[in-house]
Formats: sequence, structure tokens, C-alpha cells
Amino acid sequence: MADWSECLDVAVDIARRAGQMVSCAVQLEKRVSSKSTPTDLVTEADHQVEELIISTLREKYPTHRFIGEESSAAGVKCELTDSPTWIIDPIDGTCNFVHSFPMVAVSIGFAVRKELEFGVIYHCFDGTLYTARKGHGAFCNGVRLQVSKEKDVSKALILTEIGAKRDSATLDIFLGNMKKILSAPTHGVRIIGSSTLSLCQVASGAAEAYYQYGLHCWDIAAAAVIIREAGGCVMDTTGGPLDLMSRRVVAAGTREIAEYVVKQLQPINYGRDDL
Ligand SMILES: O=P(O)(O)O[C@H]1[C@H](O)[C@@H](O)[C@H](O)[C@H](O)[C@@H]1O
Ligand SMILES: [Mg+2]
Ligand SMILES: [Mg+2]
Repeated sequence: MADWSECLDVAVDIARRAGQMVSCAVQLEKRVSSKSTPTDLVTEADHQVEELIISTLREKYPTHRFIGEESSAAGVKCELTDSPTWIIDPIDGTCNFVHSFPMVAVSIGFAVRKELEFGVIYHCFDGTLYTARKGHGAFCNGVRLQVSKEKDVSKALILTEIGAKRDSATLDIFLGNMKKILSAPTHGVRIIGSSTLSLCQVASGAAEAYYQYGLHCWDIAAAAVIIREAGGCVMDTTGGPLDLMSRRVVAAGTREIAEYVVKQLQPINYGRDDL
């Protein structure tokens, strides 16, 4: 059975190179535009970094498929097939990047026959590297990761992200969900502006759970492998199996906390990545 470890090594190398490109660009003048909503920002650096990653990988693996955030925004079909597929967020936390707020990552996931095989997430500001390969554990700078085993939600720190929709009805549901989570009571809620780095906090045990409506497959793919290999669970917001293209997720160190979060949530409909 293919072990894909060579592909993981290549992913680590290109994630580091891309992350260093981002950390250089953060100090430069940025040309900012928006995509699905005025708060869904994109810069030239997002495009340049995605081009670097995909062109490098395509040259080495010409038969592989690629799903990239900015290619998808440009109209390339976002389709997960049985082929080896790279799932890429060139800059996760673009709004943070624009503001030089130090929570920005490069995320590279990899799937074969629609199964996530490995994930690499590189923190562009401090060089922290999160990696995981299915069946081989999860690591942060080479040190094994272990999720929090906390089952008591009143002792939990829970992370989420706002998402791109900011209309009044969506914000009412978003804030209502947060109120339910805070009223458990939990120790707190944190929003850091990067789905992938938030999910890495769950993998490292620094937070007990993460939930979001409105993220994408490229936010979830790498982090899902890292959390699972750190002993955590990643599921749909209904409590069912993760649907990578559904633009929603609940992840936690323990099933007890995940199921508590699921029970509090009112859904926000962001559609799907593959429609
Ligand atoms: O667009 P990038 O790649 O920066 O990803 C962010 C999304 O844009 C946000 O909506 C979402 O809420 C998260 O912040 C996510 O990290
Ligand atoms: Mg991005
Ligand atoms: Mg993102």
C-alpha cells in the first residue's frame, strides 16, 4: 500500500518555502481586494503563494489533482475525486495578514480515494510546523501532539471563527451559538482569525474544541488529519461524519465535548465547496 511519505516530505518543504514568502510579504505594501463578501479578503500574495505551491507540486506530480482556495475563487472546479489530490490554502488568515496580526498559516492537505492521508500547517510568523500522516501520529516541530482529554465542558476553552457573512440574520445565529457555548458555562471562547491555526490548538491540547460554519475544505483538510492523529475527533456540525465539502465542522479532544457543542448549534447555511 502506498505510504505517501515522500509526498509529505515535499509538502513540508514547499509549505516552509511558501510560509517564508508570506512572512516576507507581510512587511510590504499590500494590494487588497475582496471575494464573496467585503470581509472575505484576498491579496496578490495569496495568488502568488498558491501559484508557487501548485506549480511546484504539478511539475513533480503531473497526474495529481489540485484544489486551491484562489484557483477555486477564479472558477476552477472544486472536485474531490479518487485521484491523489492536494488541498491548499496558501494564506489562511488573509485578514490577519493584511493587518500584520500574527496568526497566519499555509495549509496543505492531501487525499487519495477521498481519504485524507496527511496534513501540513506552517505558522508564517513563528515558523511552527504542524504535521500528521494517517496512522503515524501528529507532530508540532517534531514533538508528538496529544489533544486535551477534558470531558467537562465547564472546563473547556472553545475556538470558533466568524466566517464571511455579516448580514444581521447570520450574525444573530453566530452570536446566539456563541452565547449558548459561553452559557455552559465554558472557560471561554477565542476567535484568532485563522481556522487552521485554531484547529491546531485543538490538536495540541491548548483548546478543547473548535466549531465553525463558513470555512472551506482547504481550511479543514490538513487540520483534520492533525487532530485525528493527535487523538481527537472531527465531525459534521450535526454530529455525523465529517463532510469535507460542507463548509462546516466540529472538532474536539473528546467525543463528549464535541457532542455537547453539536447540541448547542443552530446552523448557518454557506452552501458547499463542490456545488
Ligand atoms: O480566507 P482565509 O484563507 O484567510 O480563511 C479564513 C476565512 O476567510 C474566514 O471566513 C474564516 O472565518 C477563517 O478565519 C478562515 O481562516
Ligand atoms: Mg486563504
Ligand atoms: Mg482559510
